Amino acid sequence: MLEFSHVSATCQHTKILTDISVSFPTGEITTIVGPNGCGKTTLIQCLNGVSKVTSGQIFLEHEDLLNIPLRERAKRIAFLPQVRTIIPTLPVRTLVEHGRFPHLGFSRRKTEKDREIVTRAMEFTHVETYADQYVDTLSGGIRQRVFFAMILAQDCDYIVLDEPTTYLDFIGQRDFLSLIRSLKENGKTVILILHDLNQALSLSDRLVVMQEQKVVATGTPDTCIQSHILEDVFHASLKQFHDKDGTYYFFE
Ligand SMILES: Nc1ncnc2c1ncn2[C@@H]1O[C@H](COP(=O)(O)OP(=O)(O)OP(=O)(O)O)[C@@H](O)[C@H]1O
Repeated sequence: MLEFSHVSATCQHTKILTDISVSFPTGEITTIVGPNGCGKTTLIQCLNGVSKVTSGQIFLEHEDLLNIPLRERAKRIAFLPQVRTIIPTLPVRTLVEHGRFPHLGFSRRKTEKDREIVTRAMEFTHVETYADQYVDTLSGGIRQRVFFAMILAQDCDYIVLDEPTTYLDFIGQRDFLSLIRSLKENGKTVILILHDLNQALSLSDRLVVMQEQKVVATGTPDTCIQSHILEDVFHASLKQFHDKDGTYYFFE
């Protein structure tokens, strides 16, 4: 369990979040949703030190996360940020190997095990064929898969992805959803920020709903639908369609 307890946080000295308590259960997919600017990114950036926690505590499996050095945290929580404006001019395999950095010793030498984990991450995200190609020459969607591979190579129990479906076409988004489901089947705890509410409802075990820098609801997708909290927060009405394969959601 990853647990925020009465957390207040600033970003570049601006106070943004006040007294947030919310938890992310182990082995589940939890998605944070809410309108632009409601504080989703600021909340999850408390985990990698980009947002500064000014009061409150964060517990990772009951351990005080803020007392764990950032390099040690990176062995336990892999974090893919939202904006990646700087595109590395590196071959794909080299970028994916960066995921192993928190695990390498002083010499930074990679072992056979590190190389195996990198290869597995590239296979899992289907980027092996691009191994020698430079990242800056890839399309946005393939590049996104390479970043996923780097995150998987970090081999953490907790995976946090901020708006990971940006740049992905329909096929890329569908593959992404199945990748996230397989991560869960492999015992990972996944925390996402998604703007696509249909995806959030279909994929998640739990939702954290934010509005105006507050957490206004948490619960299963069904609970959130029944309480109409998503409709209230997004000023939209929800339509649901069912067929033999499942339920589909549309907001309008
Ligand atoms: N460095 C900063 N300095 C000042 N204000 C900031 C800074 N970063 C974010 N904010 C403000 O904090 C609030 C929350 O921003 P945040 O990026 O966490 O929201 P978000 O829910 O992730 O938004 P989006 O959906 O648009 O990505 C916004 O009002 C934003 O303008």
